[in-house]
Amino acid sequence: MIKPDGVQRGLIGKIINRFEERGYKLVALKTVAPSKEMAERHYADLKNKPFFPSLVEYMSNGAAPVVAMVWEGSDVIRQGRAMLGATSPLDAASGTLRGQYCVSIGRNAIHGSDSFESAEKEIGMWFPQAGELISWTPAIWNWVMSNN
Ligand SMILES: Nc1ncnc2c1ncn2[C@@H]1O[C@H](COP(=O)(O)OP(=O)(O)OP(=O)(O)O)[C@@H](O)[C@H]1O
Repeated sequence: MIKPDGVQRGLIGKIINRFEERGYKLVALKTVAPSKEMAERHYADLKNKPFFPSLVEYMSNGAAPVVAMVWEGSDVIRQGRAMLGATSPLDAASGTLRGQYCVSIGRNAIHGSDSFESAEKEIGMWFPQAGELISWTPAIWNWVMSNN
């Protein structure tokens, strides 16, 4: 998910491009203006953290939407997190998205699911309707993936 600061800063294309160029497949994409309830649900595991109220406010105040995406491909959850870089951009390796574009933990531009279980939960939350995920085969797929 591209968070409101990433959207405001015009980073949507750059972030999508990084995943496309790596060889991942985009199977769902939409802008969403999260309600307070959606933001609370998305970050429910952080509800006891001191920054939780400001995180929820920032995600849901309507200053910018988020871009929810589902990417598919080999090891995409772990590789996607690596491409994002450390949660705190000051710890993020240069060359990662956060290491290249961000300097503040509260404005780290992107969220990535951290496990298969959280990906399943988050996909269900942001893409609840049947048919929102599209199964398709890029024409270049055989040049990205080998069946050997
Ligand atoms: N100390 C903090 N101060 C302010 N915001 C924070 C802090 N720690 C985390 N956050 C915010 O909460 C989000 C979720 O924190 P979490 O620990 O789950 O990290 P993450 O899994 O790398 O991030 P995300 O879930 O957004 O991908 C962070 O991306 C960041 O925006």
